[in-house]
Amino acid sequence: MPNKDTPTAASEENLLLCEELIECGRDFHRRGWSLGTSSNYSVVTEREPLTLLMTGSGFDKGRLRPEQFVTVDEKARALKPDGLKPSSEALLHTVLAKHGAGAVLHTHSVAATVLSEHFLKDGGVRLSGYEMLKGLSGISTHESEAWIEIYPNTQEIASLATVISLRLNDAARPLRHGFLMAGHGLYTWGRNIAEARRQVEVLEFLLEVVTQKRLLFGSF
Ligand SMILES: CSCCC(=O)C(=O)COP(=O)(O)O
Ligand SMILES: [Zn+2]
Repeated sequence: MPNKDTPTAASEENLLLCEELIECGRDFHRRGWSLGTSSNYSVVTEREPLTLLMTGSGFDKGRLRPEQFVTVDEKARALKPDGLKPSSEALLHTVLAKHGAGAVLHTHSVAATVLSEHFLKDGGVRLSGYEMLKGLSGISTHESEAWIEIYPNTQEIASLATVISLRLNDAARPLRHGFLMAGHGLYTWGRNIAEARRQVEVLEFLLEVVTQKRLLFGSF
């Protein structure tokens, strides 16, 4: 719990959301998906005007504290507390939130890092035929596939956010489930933290399956 004199972005009602994201960080760190200061997490706290509670930049995601969260507006500008820098990838969170995500989780697993680098030339990685696909929102049979797009890694997050926004608006081929940044990691989202967390677990599992399969059987 924050000391009563410590400025925090979390009101009483947001403190529970902070605790949920802190638990995600602890779990993802333990599983090797959020090591070092990698990853960032957010949850929408208001729709009008759009407001998100988000991890501040550069914190150890395995040992987050409530005072390390910052509220941001729709342009990813910090609202409070004063002086706390939002995640360097905040614009990816706000663009996903504007398109309806209630929570966004970003991880840096070894599988996501390796596969995204390898499959960048193909533009994405296909996950098909697995029972675990049914854990992804909107999928009800293993006879399905999820195409997880891969974008080149960049420090120009605003430009990538524009690309992601266009893809989310593409009615013919909407971006679903998540996307990868090459040599970097996975972004996924859900209506709330629990759904986004489930998406992380399922996608990280499936990326691990593809990695193991390639290790064992080559290019199968
Ligand atoms: C060693 S992590 C490099 C930055 C990054 O990719 C990340 O996910 C964490 O950045 P943040 O500013 O959100 O702490
Ligand atoms: Zn990252």
